Amino acid sequence: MPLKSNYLSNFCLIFLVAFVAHRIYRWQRLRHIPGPTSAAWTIWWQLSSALSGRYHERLKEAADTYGPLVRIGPNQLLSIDPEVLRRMSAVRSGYTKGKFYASGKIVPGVDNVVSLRDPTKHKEMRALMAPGFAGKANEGFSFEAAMDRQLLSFISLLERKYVSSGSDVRPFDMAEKTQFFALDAIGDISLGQPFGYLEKDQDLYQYNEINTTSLPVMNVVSVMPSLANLVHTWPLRLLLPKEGDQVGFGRLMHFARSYVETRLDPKTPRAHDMMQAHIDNGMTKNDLIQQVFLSIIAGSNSSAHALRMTLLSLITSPPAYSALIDEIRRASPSVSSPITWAQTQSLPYLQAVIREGLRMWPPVGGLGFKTVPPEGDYLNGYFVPGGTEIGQGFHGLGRSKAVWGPDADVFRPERWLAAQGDALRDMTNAVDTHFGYGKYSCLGKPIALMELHKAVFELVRRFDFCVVNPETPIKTTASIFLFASDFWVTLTKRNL
Ligand code: HEM
Repeated sequence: MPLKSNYLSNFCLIFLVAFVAHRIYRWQRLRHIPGPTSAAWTIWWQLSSALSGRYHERLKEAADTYGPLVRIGPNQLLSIDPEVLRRMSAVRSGYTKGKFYASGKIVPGVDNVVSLRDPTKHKEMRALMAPGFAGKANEGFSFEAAMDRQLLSFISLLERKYVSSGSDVRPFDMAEKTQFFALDAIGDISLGQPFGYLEKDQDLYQYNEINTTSLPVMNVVSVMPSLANLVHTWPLRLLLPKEGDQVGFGRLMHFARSYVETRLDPKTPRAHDMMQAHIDNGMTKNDLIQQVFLSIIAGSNSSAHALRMTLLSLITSPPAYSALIDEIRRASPSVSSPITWAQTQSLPYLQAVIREGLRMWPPVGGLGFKTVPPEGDYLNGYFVPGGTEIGQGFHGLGRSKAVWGPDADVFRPERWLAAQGDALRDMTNAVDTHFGYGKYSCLGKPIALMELHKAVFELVRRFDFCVVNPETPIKTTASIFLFASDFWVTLTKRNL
C-alpha cells in the first residue's frame, strides 16, 4: 500500500513539475513582447474580457498602454498596425488561419469558407464562391436591383408606421429595423427573395433574438477553440439547435436545407441571383447549405451594425449631419431614386461619412488570429517566433492616434477630404483592413459598401432623425460581431 501511494505521489510530482515547466517555457517564448502581466500566463485575461461584452475596448486599452503589438495570451498577440494586418493576410504570405477559426463552424463536422483552415482547401472554396460574389456577376444577377427593392421596402415601412408629426410621436428601435433591412437585402441578393422581415416588421422565428444570444457563446468559443469540438460531441451536442426546432437557428437550418433542395430540383426554373451562380459553378448541396448560413450570419450582422453606428454618429454630430444634408440637397434633383451605386461615387462627403463610420465602428469583433510561419517574423521591432497567433484589433486600429492623429475618437468626415496623395492612400488602406485583406478579404465587401452608401443617402434624403435617449442613445455588446439594441429614435419627413 505505501509503495502504491509513493508511486502516486511521485506521479503527481512529475506531472506538477512538467506542468510548471511547460508554463514557464510558454511564458518565456514571448516575454520580450509587452502586455498585461496576467495575460502572459493563462487565457483568463482574454476570457474575462470576452465575457465582459466590452472586449474591443479592453483590447484597445491594452494597445494604448503597451503599443501596437501587445501580448494578450500565453501564445497570442494582438496587432493594431495596418501594415502588420496586411502583411499577415497578403496573398503570398506564409501566415495561415489560427485555431480561432474553428469557432466559424456552423454545423458540427461541416466546414465553410470561414472555418476552413487548410490553405489549399480555403483557396479552392474561395475560387468556387468568387463568381457569385464578383462584380461581373453583380451586374448579371442584378445585385443592385435587389438592394434597391429592399431599400424601398425599408423606406416604405418607416413611412407607413414610424413618421412622427406634431404630438403624434412614434419612437422605434433603429437597431432592430437596420437588422431587418440587412437580412432582407442579403436574402434578396443571395437567395433571390427577402425573408419578409420588413414586410411583417417582426423578428420572424425569433431569429434575431437567438442570434444575439448565441453570438457571445461563439465569442467564448473563439477564445477557447477546443470548446468548439467539445460542444459538438455527445451529450453536449444535444443542447445545440436542431433542424426540427420551430424557432431560432434550428429553424434556419431547416429553411437552408429545404431551400437548397428546391433550388437543386430540376423542375425549379433558373433564377438570377448569387445562389444560381454558385449552382452553375458546381457547388455541392452541402456547400450550398453553408452559403445560406454565411449569407445570413456574415452578411447581415456586420452591415446592419455599420449602418446603425454611422447613422448614430451622423445625427449626434451636427456639423457632419448638416454638411451631408447640404450635399444631398444639391445632388437630389440630378440623381435617381434610389440613388445608383455609380452616382454615390461622385459624392465626396457621403463617401467620407461611410469611411469615417467604418473607421470608428468596425462591426467585426472576432480577432481572426493568424499563425506566424515556422521561421518566425520581425514585427514592430520584435522577433515573433513561429507558431505564435496574432489577432486583428480592428477597434484599436480604427481609434489609433498613431494612425489617425489626436482626434481619432472624434467623428470627423472632413479628415477624408483634407487628406491627399500618400496620406489618403495610407488612410484608405488602414480602414480597408476592417474587411480583412488579401487571401482572407471579405467576399461581401462590394455588397456592404453599396448597401451603406445607398441607405445613408436615401434615409437622410427623406427623414430627419432624432435620438430619444441622449444619455444612452444605443446599447452595444462586443462579440464575434458587434451588435446593438435600444437605438430609440424618432423621425420626421424631410423633402429634399
Ligand atoms: C460592413 C460590413 C462588413 C465587414 C466590415 C466585413 C468584414 C469581414 C472580415 C473582417 C472578414 C474576415 C477577414 C479575416 O478572416 O481575416 C470577413 C470575411 C467574410 N465576409 Fe465580410 N464583412 C462585411 C459584410 C459582409 C457581407 C454583406 C457579406 C455577404 C455575404 C460578407 C461575407 C463574408 C465572407 C463570405 C467572408 C469569409 C471570407 C474568407 O474566409 O475567405 N461580409 N468579412
